[in-house]
Amino acid sequence: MAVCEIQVCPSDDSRLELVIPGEQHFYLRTTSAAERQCWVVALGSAKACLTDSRTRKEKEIMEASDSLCSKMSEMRLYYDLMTQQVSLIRQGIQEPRPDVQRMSEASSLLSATCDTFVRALEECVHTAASSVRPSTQQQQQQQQQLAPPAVMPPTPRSPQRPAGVKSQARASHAESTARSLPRPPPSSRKREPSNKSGRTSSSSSSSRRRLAMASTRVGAIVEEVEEEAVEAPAAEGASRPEPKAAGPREPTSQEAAASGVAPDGESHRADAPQQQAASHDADTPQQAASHDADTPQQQAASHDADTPQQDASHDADTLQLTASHDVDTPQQQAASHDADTPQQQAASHDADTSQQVASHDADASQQAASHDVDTSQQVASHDADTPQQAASHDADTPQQATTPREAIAGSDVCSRFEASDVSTQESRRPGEHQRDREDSTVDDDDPNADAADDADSINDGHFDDADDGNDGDDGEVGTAGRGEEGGAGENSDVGRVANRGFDPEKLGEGEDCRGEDPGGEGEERQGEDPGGDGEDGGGEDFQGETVETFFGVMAQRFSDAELQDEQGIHVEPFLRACASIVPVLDKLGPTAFAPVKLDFVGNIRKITQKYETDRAAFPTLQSIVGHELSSGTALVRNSTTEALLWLRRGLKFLLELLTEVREGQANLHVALSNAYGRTLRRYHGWVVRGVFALALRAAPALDGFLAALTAREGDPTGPEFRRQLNRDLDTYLGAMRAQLGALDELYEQNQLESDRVV
Ligand SMILES: CCCCCCCCCCCCC/C=C/[C@@H](O)[C@H](CO[C@@H]1O[C@H](CO)[C@@H](O)[C@H](O)[C@H]1O)NC(=O)CCCCCCCCCCCCCCCCC
Repeated sequence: MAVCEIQVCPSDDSRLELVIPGEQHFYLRTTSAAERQCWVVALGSAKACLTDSRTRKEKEIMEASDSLCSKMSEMRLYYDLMTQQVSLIRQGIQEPRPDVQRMSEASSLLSATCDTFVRALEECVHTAASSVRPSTQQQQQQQQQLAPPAVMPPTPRSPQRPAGVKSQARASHAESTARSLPRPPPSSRKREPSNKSGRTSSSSSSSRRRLAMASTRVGAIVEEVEEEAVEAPAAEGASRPEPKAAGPREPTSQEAAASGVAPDGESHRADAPQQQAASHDADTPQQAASHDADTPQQQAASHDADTPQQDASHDADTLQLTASHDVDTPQQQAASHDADTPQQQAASHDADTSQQVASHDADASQQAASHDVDTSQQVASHDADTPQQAASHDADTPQQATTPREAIAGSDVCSRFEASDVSTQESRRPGEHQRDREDSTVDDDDPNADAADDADSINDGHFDDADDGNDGDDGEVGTAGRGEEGGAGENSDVGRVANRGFDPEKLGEGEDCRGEDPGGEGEERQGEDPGGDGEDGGGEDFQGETVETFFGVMAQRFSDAELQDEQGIHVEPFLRACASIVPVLDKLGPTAFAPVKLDFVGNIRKITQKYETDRAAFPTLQSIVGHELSSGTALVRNSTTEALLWLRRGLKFLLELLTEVREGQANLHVALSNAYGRTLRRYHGWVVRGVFALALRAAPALDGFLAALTAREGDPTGPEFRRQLNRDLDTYLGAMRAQLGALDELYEQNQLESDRVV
């Protein structure tokens, strides 16, 4: 009653209306004007009485509460609307011939309603935050009001109506407006006038909340991506629909706002951390390296080529990137950890620079240490000596997903490629390959095991066919195969891959050349080895045991893939080699590097999807690109050619990074910055550069990075490890370089390169 407005009808002296703003509207009719007068007096007195009896404080609380109630009421209205609109869309798509135009309109409507809902929610939060904390009882009431009905009724929940009172319930309003663009009721419009950009005035003040909300959305999207990966049909030869568009979409104003970038892409530029950093950064990467005082951002910015394109061309694209990544979240996700926005975060980082510089190494090692702690469980669960090993082929077994990290790693696209491979191989110790292979052979004979594997691994479901297009000559070695590690003949992994087509489960089956020559190529470059110190197998490394690196146990290496000039790069081994990188990224920081992973894995998936539309027609990457070239789709958004373009860029970054490490760069942040400056940076506008800066902050020091490249958690990273790592890197990087070279050629020849900045 306290919030109820009593209105008499000017044209009808027996009518009056009771309005609970934004919530209910009662139309009352009395038998006569006199009776109406009595009602007005009575109701007015009741209202006045209620009002008067309240203390000021109570009044404030009530007002806030009422305001919340009315907001919540609005939200219920929008919720009803959304339900109806979703229902309309559902109905529409169930029709034999869906009307695309209508569907499109319905989606726009739904989108607008969602926006309005979010706005109302923001206002709600704003009101709640700025008002006195309500009593517990009020809170309970509010929670009840906020909770959506268990089953969404298609029709309004009608209040009980006294005789003679006509109630226009909100849901009937919903019905009547279901087809129109929803607008907040007048009450809320009055309170929260919209600004020019269409956002309410509270929007700017609630950008933090938007970020938080968006970062939650990001998490959901990451999960969705991963769920999709797990849910993807795994049956052999299962026909797949055309890949759904997984790329960026146009942002809504909400999303643009959520990303902290105004739709014009301009307004925040002055705050860009990179710009701040660039203003006092070193001139060259080397300088950045030598000035250990440089922050990661500064180091990153040290590559600032200042090409006009870099700053001028990104605006339009930034928005689009923002759309995909506001949703996909790099900024938001990172932001949700620390500061509220990347800008703020970077700014606060800048402000703290001196401190951070001083403690940089310590921080990094702490990070590395925490990575170690985090991953120890994971690896422990993969340990060959644990019972979990037996279940390592079954990505769904609880044993495999004993830690959240495992759950993440086990559910993503990369794991689709190699869930069983990685878990099996990670758990290997030298000399155990044969045993594993035997196990694997047994599994292969076991239809149940096959089924489990099929369900769990993209390898089996997608790539196990003999018809994989990889029918290279027997024993032929890839350009940069592991010849030096035991020869390239039929006994080498590479030879076998070529012999039998692609089957990672059987990779290395038979005589294994890995590990037989722990000394590597026999011409160990001790003198050159940054990590080598002349000590032979001593120090902290395992005495008398072969030191293995991640490259020795990873599911698939680039050097496992054959590169034949005339044939090109076979899709499966290439993509598997790419996917095999991801577990390291997970080890390094599943959350911090999630945006990177999402992008990287997204591109692997896009190519996989294309490949699976017709494996026979697309044995090589070149054949896919060629097909898109001839169909004129190579340069369209979200083409496979574009996905490969970005995947290739990411790989170039990795190539440069690992080359830096191989060449002895002792500061991983410098290595990262150098690699970034040489590869990705020129394609990134300030927003994505900010993402890189954040990734840089999250990156461990070199020790932590090396620890992630051990074969098993806790393995030493001493001189012997470094020597083996260098040998492995030489092989790996050689193969990678050759394949990237072939891709460069493909893109250059067909003028598929682009300078577009995202
Ligand atoms: C210590 C490890 C630190 C890793 C740090 C990585 C830093 C990379 C920073 C870049 C952030 C990128 C976030 C996403 C950016 C995207 O916006 C951008 C453009 O995306 C593309 O947009 C197209 C539409 O315009 C779309 O169609 C396309 O599909 C989409 O990709 N993407 C990129 O810039 C590509 C970035 C790829 C980065 C991959 C890096 C992989 C490196 C992994 C390093 C881990 C080390 C492991 C060593 C393992 C050894 C075996």
